[in-house]
Amino acid sequence: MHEAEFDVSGKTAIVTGASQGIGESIAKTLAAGGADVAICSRSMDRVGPVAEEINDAASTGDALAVECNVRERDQVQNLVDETVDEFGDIDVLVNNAGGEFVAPFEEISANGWQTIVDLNLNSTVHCTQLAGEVMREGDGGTIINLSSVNGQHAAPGESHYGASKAAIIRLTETLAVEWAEHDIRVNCVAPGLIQTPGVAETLGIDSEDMPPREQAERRIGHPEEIADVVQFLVSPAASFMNGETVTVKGVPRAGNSMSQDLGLE
Ligand SMILES: CCCCCCC/C=C/C(=O)SCCNC(=O)CCNC(=O)[C@H](O)C(C)(C)COP(=O)(O)OP(=O)(O)OC[C@H]1O[C@@H](n2cnc3c(N)ncnc32)[C@H](O)[C@@H]1OP(=O)(O)O
Ligand SMILES: NC(=O)C1=CN([C@@H]2O[C@H](COP(=O)(O)OP(=O)(O)OC[C@H]3O[C@@H](n4cnc5c(N)ncnc54)[C@H](OP(=O)(O)O)[C@@H]3O)[C@@H](O)[C@H]2O)C=CC1
Repeated sequence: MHEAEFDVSGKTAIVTGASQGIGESIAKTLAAGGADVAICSRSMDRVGPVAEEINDAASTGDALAVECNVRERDQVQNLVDETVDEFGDIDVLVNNAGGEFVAPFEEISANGWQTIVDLNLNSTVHCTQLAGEVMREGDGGTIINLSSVNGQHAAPGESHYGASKAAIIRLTETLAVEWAEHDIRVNCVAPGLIQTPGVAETLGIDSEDMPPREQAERRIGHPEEIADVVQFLVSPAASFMNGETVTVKGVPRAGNSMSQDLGLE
């Protein structure tokens, strides 16, 4: 008999942008599975309590909170160094920190464009190069990048965000090829609309009564529905997956369903 291998215990994972939303859920899920997690955000006041909650829970891995703006390469180097000092190695990197504002292309200033590309794409480059160095010098590892369905399909008001998230998909594919010789798998998750504080702030969507995960009908997603897929991709169960982008968006519909739902097209 073959038993599926979803175990992540004993691994050390960095999860960026873990003070709330999808990143917080990924960190808690991996820790509940027995992984040690180094979690960051731009504010210790925001990410510290998430680490405390993990450390206070019974039978989880340990958590280390680090203040780090992933747009700043020297701060990312500090995140990597603190993680290695605390846990000895890095097995997993989850490039989750990201964000956007919605604006027509012609209204995005040079600085506005740079801000979103730095936040989504260049931060992923910094974290992947610096944590990847530790993985390549060690026993390899696995990297999960957060793209978006808007990196796969066009959506009005999302030119900067879509371009940065599309680039992450191609970066994932390229690194999977380049770093296979170092036993590093690189995969990507492209979420549909997920209820998080960031979505509430940016898009004004706030579901007080979230439909349950059992509901197959069209609905907004729970952060845990992304975290569970990330745990699968990190685990040995996904050992033959490399360079893939897994779309996680509930029931499919033709066109860019999210922007239709939001009345943007
Ligand atoms: C079709 C829709 C489908 C829905 C898709 C849903 C996909 C979900 C995607 C997500 O990522 S959800 C989670 C998102 N979370 C967030 O986005 C967090 C909220 N946003 C922010 O915190 C900030 O907006 C930011 C993106 C992090 C930028 O903040 P920062 O403080 O670094 O930048 P600023 O100094 O404020 O601005 C820099 C630059 O950008 C211009 N800008 C900012 N907002 C807008 C705007 N709404 N419209 C046009 N331009 C904007 C700002 O003016 C600055 O440029 P300059 O003025 O200096 O030229
Ligand atoms: N929610 C959705 O519908 C979708 C989300 N995604 C992607 O999933 C990821 C998570 O999204 P979501 O949970 O909704 O986002 P949220 O805005 O709710 O959370 C973002 C997290 O990232 C942190 N963060 C933001 N900027 C930085 C930075 N420069 N350095 C370090 N940390 C930072 C924030 O912490 P702090 O403010 O404390 O620094 C926070 O913990 C993003 O990459 C997003 O693009 C993709 C598709 C859909």
